[in-house]
Amino acid sequence: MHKINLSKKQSEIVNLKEGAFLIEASAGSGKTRVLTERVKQLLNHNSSKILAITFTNKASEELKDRLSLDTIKNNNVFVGTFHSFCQSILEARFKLLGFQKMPHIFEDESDRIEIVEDVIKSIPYFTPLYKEMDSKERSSYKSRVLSFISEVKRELAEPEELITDDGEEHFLMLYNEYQDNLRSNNAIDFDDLILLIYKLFINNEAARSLYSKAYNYIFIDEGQDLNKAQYYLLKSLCSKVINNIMIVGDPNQSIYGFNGSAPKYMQTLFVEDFKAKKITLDENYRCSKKVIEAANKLMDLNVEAVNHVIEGKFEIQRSSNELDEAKFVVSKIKELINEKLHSDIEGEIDYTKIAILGRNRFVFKHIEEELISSEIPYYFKSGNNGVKFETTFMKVFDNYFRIKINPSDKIHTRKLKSLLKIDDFDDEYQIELSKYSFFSFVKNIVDHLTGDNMKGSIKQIENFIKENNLFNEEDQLQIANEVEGFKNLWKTYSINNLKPTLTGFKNAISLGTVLKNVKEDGVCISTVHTMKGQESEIVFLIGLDDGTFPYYLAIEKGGEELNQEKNNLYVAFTRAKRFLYLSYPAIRKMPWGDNKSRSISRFLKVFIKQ
Ligand SMILES: Nc1ncnc2c1ncn2[C@@H]1O[C@H](COP(=O)(O)OP(=O)(O)OP(=O)(O)O)[C@@H](O)[C@H]1O
Repeated sequence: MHKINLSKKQSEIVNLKEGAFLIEASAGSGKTRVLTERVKQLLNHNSSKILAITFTNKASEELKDRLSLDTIKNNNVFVGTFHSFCQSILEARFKLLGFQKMPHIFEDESDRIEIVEDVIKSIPYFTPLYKEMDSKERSSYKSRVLSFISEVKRELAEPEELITDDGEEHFLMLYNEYQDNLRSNNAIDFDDLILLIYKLFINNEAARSLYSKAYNYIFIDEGQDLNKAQYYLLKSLCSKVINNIMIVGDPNQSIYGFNGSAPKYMQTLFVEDFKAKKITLDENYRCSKKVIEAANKLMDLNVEAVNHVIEGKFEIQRSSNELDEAKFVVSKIKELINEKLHSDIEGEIDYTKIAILGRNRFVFKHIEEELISSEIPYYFKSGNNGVKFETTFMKVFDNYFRIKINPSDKIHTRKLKSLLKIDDFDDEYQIELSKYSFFSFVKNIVDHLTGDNMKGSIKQIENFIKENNLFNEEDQLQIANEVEGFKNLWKTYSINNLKPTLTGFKNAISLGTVLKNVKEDGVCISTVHTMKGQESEIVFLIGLDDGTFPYYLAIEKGGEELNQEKNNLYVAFTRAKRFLYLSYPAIRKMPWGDNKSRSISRFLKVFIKQ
């Protein structure tokens, strides 16, 4: 990467002395850059002990990369998400929180839904209520319960405080049972991670003080995405001992309101509690003139372009339907690739300089088909939480692996029993009769698995898949791909951990801290949420019909929820460095089959000449 000269204002921030600072700045103004440079500089001082919290694992990896940081060897710095930070503390202190063994993270929503279902069925009060519901009502009820539970934890609330509607008072019972059930599985969920460490800090002065002394500088990226539990965790950690905190963020990019995040934590609470000095940055280094003008118009902002000379492109395309929209995008991509060079774009235009973004994954259906038929390489950018196996072989392996490292895990025990159609994994006769004969092989491998023989065991699995005639060619290929993925995860994990353990490995997978090694080759397809913090030379933003973006539910709710949709659109616009193409279909096929005519997103009306 070529060396970038920081602007005067950016340099001032990098060189700030001690204290609490809020860097409130617009998209592309160099927030992440400034944060990185400051961390880099502080690391050169031997006495600096740094905690840098990013919002995603991807951002952590990027920060480590930019800092050329070997975090295992460097005890003076921790770069990670709130979850991975809390996870590392939990690994060392779980006994103080009442666990006999390190708890496992149930990252998969379907596992948590299953617990909710068990809980509902275990309380007689709910039996008649649940019986009356059809399957759709049941699943929406379970989701409501789960979001209630999550909200209690995120808002550091007592369940009673969040009961608003009639009938919800029974959620209290469900909440308590759900927690007991998780415990009996020796498991926790994502929200528990933050809550547990927050509780540790406020209830155990000695433990808190140990961690407060471990750092003298704290950095938080994407501060607009802080939620209540995260903010108070930060506050309890600092506890008047750590005064050097820098939060960087952009309130206009607040898009996680549905998770309880709000800019008020950085803008109001942080400023008041820490007497933080606010500094703003409002020049955009990323985008071309046309893209900045569009983003300014969308949000009614006045951000200045630094790249005055780069004109760029901003265009809106109305297509007759989704298929035509996909054809438009693909033909434009071909046109750009054929053009090869453009004065606005550095280097040759190739597929890796192009991203296709949408609010939801469902808008990409036709695009994918068109890309395939035109033989254009593409990949989906992934959010990286957990790993889901598709093949039965790896599902059996994964479930048995989980049970082996966490014998209290009743959820996956049940799942595996139902998959194999047996009820005792140690009964040889039953194993013989199990639905999948490869189970005895998997069992033997997993029963003897340790951190030390992991590599050899994976090799044995690879040979088994290759040499066994249980699988057809197609299956063999798919299983081999998944085994390869698993192998890469272990490789990354074991390189980055001085004492690799199977439990540590599983939890790292659940948290997404060992990234799947997805080859990012070709055109990038991504939701806007996943693309946050990143950029691409050329961006196609598709599915901009009202009801899709903004989403119809947000339109119904209005207020802050609709506002967040606009912020999301702003995030999408500002991912584009040079060219931004927007599109929407005039007719969309709805999930139930009929065609509906659609109008342009309400947010884009400002661009249409009346
Ligand atoms: N002083 C500078 N000179 C040249 N380029 C810069 C400068 N500062 C930042 N950039 C570039 O501008 C782009 C945006 O920077 P960065 O990602 O740090 O911004 P950000 O404020 O974190 O963006 P966002 O909030 O939109 O994700 C990057 O490509 C970065 O390398």
